[in-house]
Amino acid sequence: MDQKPSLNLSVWDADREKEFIKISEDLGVSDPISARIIGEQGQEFRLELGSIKEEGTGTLTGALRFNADSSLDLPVAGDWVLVTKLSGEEYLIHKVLPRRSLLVRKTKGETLKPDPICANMDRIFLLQGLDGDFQPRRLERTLIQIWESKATPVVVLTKKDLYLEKEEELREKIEIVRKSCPGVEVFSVSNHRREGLEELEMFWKDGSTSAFIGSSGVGKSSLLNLLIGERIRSVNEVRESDSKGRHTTTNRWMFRLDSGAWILDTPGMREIQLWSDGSGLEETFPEIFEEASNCRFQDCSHISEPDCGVKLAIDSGKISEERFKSYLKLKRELERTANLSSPNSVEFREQKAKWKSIHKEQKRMQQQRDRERYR
Ligand SMILES: Nc1nc2c(ncn2[C@@H]2O[C@H](COP(=O)(O)OP(=O)(O)OP(=O)(O)O)[C@@H](O)[C@H]2O)c(=O)[nH]1
Ligand SMILES: [Zn+2]
Repeated sequence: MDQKPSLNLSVWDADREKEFIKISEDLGVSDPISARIIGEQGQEFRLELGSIKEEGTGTLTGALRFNADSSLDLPVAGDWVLVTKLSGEEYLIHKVLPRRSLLVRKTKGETLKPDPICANMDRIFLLQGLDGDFQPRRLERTLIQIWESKATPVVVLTKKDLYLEKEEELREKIEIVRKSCPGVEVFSVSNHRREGLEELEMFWKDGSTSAFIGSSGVGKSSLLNLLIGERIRSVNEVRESDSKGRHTTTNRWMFRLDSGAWILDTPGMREIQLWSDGSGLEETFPEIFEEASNCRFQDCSHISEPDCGVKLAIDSGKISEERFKSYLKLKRELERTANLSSPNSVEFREQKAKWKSIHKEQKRMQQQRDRERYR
């Protein structure tokens, strides 16, 4: 069968059910319920209860909070969790189920601590404005992190209405971005003129879960408003009033479209601090890794070695000089963080290794599912 398997990093399926049963048994809790984190505000989480599709509010059990090795063990938007009912619509969150994708950045500052942003996203839409926000080099940095998350990146350039009289310039800019994101689909939209939205619609038809990320003011909320057909602000007000009228600043909310797809709106982040072991470099700079196979030395740094395939490709124009510079800069930054001589760098390697082995197992299970499905 040539039909591609649909994305299923987000959905509740038989494997999640199995994991859920296993974790329930391990924890020994009675009446466990599965739920998804659809909103975060401070210590409180908004939940959608798996089986009944109702919403509730969740707080962490003391055990989950105190036994957490790092913030990676605590829930984030998109997570599937095991909860028990307290009373009314209040629930206790006992455990985060294994994740199939996880977007993480490094917390600001010199320490190497992870700051998870969202989990179990099928796609992550990276929005960049065609106004003063425009900076293709910054996309490469975030793409490293998205590729490592295991979600599929999609780039959306916003505010194309600013180029109504300058179509040639617009085309050039889009072309520059395409070259900075090989293997990634690139779209351009105008929220003000409602242009370019139809091309994106295919992404919300499959009941998938996506996140919008990008600088503040790039137009994430405006685009979401168009997609859900109502003002997000008013949606938040409704939600705040049904969580007992408490007025807190909302951090991250997921919104359900009519098609059943979920979209997570995140607060603006201009530049993502890398929490990466460099594995996303290859997907972000595929042309460099491809040419590196022609280098004489396997560990060639493509700087001063003889018979360097990458240098040859730069000389012949096959690899752009700019892209190569950007690659080197990001690689050096990654090497610096990985070498930070703090206990955190040990923690970093451990956490990364843990996440990788979980993902390997997920991938194996996925392949098995696909084999069974398409047999
Ligand atoms: N010209 C133009 N302006 C837009 C477009 N989309 C949004 N804007 C404007 O950009 C500003 C920010 O839009 P938002 O949708 O609030 O941006 P955001 O990404 O949600 O910002 P944060 O919530 O701060 O992360 C507003 O003044 C919008 O009117 C667009 O397509 N074209
Ligand atoms: Zn080389």
